[in-house]
Amino acid sequence: MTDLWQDAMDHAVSAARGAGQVVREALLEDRMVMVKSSSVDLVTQTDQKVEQLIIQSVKEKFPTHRFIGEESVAAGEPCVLSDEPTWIIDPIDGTTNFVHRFPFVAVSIGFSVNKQRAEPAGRASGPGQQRAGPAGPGQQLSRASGPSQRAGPAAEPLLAFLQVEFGVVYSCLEDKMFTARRGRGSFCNGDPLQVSEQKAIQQSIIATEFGSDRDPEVVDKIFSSLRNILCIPVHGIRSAGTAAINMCLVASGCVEAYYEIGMHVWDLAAASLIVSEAGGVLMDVEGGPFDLMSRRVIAANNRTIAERISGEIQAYAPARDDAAAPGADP
Ligand SMILES: O=P([O-])([O-])O[C@@H]1[C@H](O)[C@H](O)[C@@H](O)[C@H](O)[C@H]1O
Ligand SMILES: [Mg+2]
Ligand SMILES: [Mg+2]
Repeated sequence: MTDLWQDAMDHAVSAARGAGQVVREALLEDRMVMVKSSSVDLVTQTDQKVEQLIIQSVKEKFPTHRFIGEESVAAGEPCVLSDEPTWIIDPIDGTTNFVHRFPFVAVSIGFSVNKQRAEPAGRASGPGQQRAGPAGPGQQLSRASGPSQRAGPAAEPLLAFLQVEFGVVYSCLEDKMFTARRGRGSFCNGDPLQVSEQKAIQQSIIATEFGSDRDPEVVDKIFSSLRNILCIPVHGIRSAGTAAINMCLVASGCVEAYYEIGMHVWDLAAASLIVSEAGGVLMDVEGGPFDLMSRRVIAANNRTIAERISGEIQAYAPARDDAAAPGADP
């Protein structure tokens, strides 16, 4: 079968690498910091420049494609997923890190197409197959497989209807290129990724973020959730300062789960596929199906841990990313 989107994915990898170079160079210079929704929601000229560089390069090669870019949306562009090929871009995930030179910053590029025909992400490829690679024999996966690596009975269907065809997250200061193609596995610098096999939440590390909402009621909920989870007890809590890198840590098996309320579709799109293609699960914070536009996620190594976390979270619902879009999903 013709691989329609490999060209686009190759372009995304090269655009992310180029963007990472611009980010690294900008870290050596003074950064002018501006604010968006609040005094702790930061943006710099580098965010804007990198997003434009990526969008321009895509437009030259794929003139009919659409975009959801963090800084374009901030400037008033719509945030709509449709059947059309759509590039979902976070030019700098971890802008606060970037501003402070805290060394975790990512460029995130997801690509969505055929929204209406998206299949349940848990669809399996066939019975009795198992994945080769670092997970070792016996590690069953919940995702369909590419020719050589994956396979998998649908041991545990993912709780998501993923709409993402490929995802690229470039952790530019670590020089780690995370990639995933729908049904073909996840990779870091070309090496296959596999989520942790840990089943006990008491022996897990959980990642989360505090976001940029400083409404005391929201902060109380964040701390209440954190307290509940810490007191399970878990081995530890971590924050990389970027949603995309937190999720790539789940895909890499370094942390068992990541949850957050308040991030956006551009933080999640690419990394959600990287998690699911590494064998992980995605879930809404209240245990329902993951929804890219809902600004809520649990990304975990397995369903048991995801469900346990969802039972501890004090949920709330920020305005959806597609709230203002005409014809947006309810
Ligand atoms: O603004 P940005 O740096 O691209 O993205 C933010 C980061 O991913 C942060 O870790 C998360 O807590 C926020 O919710 C995101 O908005
Ligand atoms: Mg971001
Ligand atoms: Mg950003």
